[in-house]
Amino acid sequence: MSPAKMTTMSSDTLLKVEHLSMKFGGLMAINDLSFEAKRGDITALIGPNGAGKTTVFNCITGFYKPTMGMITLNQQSGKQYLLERLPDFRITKEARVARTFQNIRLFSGLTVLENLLVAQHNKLMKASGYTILGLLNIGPYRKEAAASIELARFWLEKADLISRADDPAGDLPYGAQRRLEIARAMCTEPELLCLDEPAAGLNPRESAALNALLQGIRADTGTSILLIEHDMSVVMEISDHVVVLEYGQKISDGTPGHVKNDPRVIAAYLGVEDKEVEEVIATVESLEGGAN
Ligand SMILES: Nc1ncnc2c1ncn2[C@@H]1O[C@H](COP(=O)(O)OP(=O)(O)OP(=O)(O)O)[C@@H](O)[C@H]1O
Repeated sequence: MSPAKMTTMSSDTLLKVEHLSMKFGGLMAINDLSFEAKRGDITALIGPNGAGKTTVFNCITGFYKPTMGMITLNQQSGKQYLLERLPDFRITKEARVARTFQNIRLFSGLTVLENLLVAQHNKLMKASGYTILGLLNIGPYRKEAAASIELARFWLEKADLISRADDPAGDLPYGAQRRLEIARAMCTEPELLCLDEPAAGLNPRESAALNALLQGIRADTGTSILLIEHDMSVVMEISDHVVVLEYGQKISDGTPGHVKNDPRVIAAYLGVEDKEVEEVIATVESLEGGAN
């Protein structure tokens, strides 16, 4: 079967992960994981340290080839891709999946605007026809270069960074660098934006600016977001859907309100042993009973 194929899938499902497993030697980092992300939603992937969240991201974005399982991306156009069969550059370019990493990866010596233009390198090179004449402002390159600057400025406005456009990216405060990374990813016009702990290390004001940017992306472009995040205030405020992992397996899946009250999630975050989970469930149920 080719990586671009048609399967039966609800048109509002953007990403379908089915029976995903990833083994590193004797360690089962992901064990038979299935979940869906709906088009236009912010879906959060949460769980304690080492639960397997980044490994899931690495499988979706082609950094790892899963041991087993299927990852289907259903584009707005109806075109489908089996991501586990594609090399990472095709996942970015054709399936239109963009990602950011836990650690910031900007070109710190380039300006803020230049960072966003570098992200559009592929389409600029295509417009140049890969020739010197093309690069000398002749033909479609000129038009594409103007459009790239316009798109970059659009995302700088959205990320509240337009006043810093000509400053070196490395001079920005930490929270602004995080927003710049997201703006850079948006310049590739993705269908799915994967963010690995975007709120890590942010102060409350920076966290609020991040929330506003992500909610703006959802409202203005309908781009679907898959988010790994430890900061529960961010997860609970902006997510439409939360998937909870523990030891590579899904332990809860639903709305923020649902997972927040799920005894298994509470037990996982409290770090109790398996045999204590039932006690936690009983306690939560008795508290709920008392509140009714
Ligand atoms: N390349 C690798 N080789 C061997 N083991 C790995 C590799 N990548 C991840 N692991 C292991 O897989 C498990 C899941 O790791 P992963 O980084 O996906 O967890 P996580 O939920 O993202 O954790 P954190 O919240 O701390 O970032 C861990 O036990 C980790 O040590």
